[in-house]
Amino acid sequence: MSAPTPKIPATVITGFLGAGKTTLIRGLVQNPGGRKLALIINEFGDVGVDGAVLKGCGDAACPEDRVIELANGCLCCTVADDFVPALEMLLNRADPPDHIIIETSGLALPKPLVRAFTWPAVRSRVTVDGVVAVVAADAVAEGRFAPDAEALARQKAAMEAGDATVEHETPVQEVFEDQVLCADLILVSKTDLVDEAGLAAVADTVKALRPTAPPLVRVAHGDVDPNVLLGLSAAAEADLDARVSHHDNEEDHDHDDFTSFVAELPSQADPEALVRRLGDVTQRFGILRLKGFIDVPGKPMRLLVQGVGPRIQTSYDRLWGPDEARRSRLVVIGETGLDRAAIEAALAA
Ligand SMILES: Nc1nc2c(ncn2[C@@H]2O[C@H](COP(=O)(O)OP(=O)(O)OP(=O)(O)O)[C@@H](O)[C@H]2O)c(=O)[nH]1
Repeated sequence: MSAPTPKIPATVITGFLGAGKTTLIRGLVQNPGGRKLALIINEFGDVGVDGAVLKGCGDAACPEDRVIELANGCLCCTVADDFVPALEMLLNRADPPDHIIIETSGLALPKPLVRAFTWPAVRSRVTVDGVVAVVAADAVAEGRFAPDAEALARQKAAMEAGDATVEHETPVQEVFEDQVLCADLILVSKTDLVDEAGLAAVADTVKALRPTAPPLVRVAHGDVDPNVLLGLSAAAEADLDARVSHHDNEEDHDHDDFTSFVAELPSQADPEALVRRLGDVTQRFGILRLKGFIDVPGKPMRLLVQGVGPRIQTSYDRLWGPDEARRSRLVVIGETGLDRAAIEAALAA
């Protein structure tokens, strides 16, 4: 009898909006430690920023045809329709990958996605090598996910009374916490943006949430040793009960707490003025994430815009194609209640 084919390892990379997941994966693709990688990328809106950042950066380790973009919806909610077929497509290739990297959207809950690996269609062929939560040092140190002390005390009492679920807090905290609580490894990103005291505050926040937290690994600009992230052999799909979630008692969860839309802008002659306006609009309307491409008249390349909270960054990413419409479009993500019309007017001003 022949030995069973070994399962292909898959790593789920989770982390809140703008934490640095795509940057990390770009680092892995450029330095995969000899592995043939494949990527499944999930993000909001159909502007395809993450796919654009990743495609073309990988050469031999991860050619474009091994990058699958699932642009709409949230992977954790479209497991049957989108995720499992994408996974099967990669597994059925004549040259299957050595390792599959899955980037969830910043609002995805990792646990339902890990549960998909128990499905009959995939469980004999692939295993979750590890769930990696990317946690942005600056955002945590600035208190964007800080739990309030009273809620923590209630949670502790509930857990001591045998209630395995945790208290509902703000939507942003809930998502952040679900991601940290599901992780086999926590990657503290953007360490260049904080000092040692900030890093200590990040560690304290994580430990307060999860006293027996897995190792915290620091990273800046996605520069990470692939052997630290890949090869954890966690088999997370066999260990779901140990991963506490805010949504454990729900049949289905929804994403009613958040909203996103694509805003179409006119061409922008002055990128610096645009950055100032985007910073202002972000603050004024409480936007969590902004990203997309902008046409700057006279420039042959398109301008990539990345906004995470108050930080707006721009860079020229590639030439516009000869037949490509030079559209300026930004994905806008925030908590439900964002005033779309007012934001669009302010962006277009
Ligand atoms: N200074 C600094 N900026 C970083 C670092 N890592 C990522 N960024 C920037 O943060 C922004 C968001 O990074 P991404 O890698 O796109 O984050 P993400 O988690 O994939 O974002 P979503 O998919 O939208 O949730 C970009 O402008 C990155 O250049 C880092 O280590 N240091």
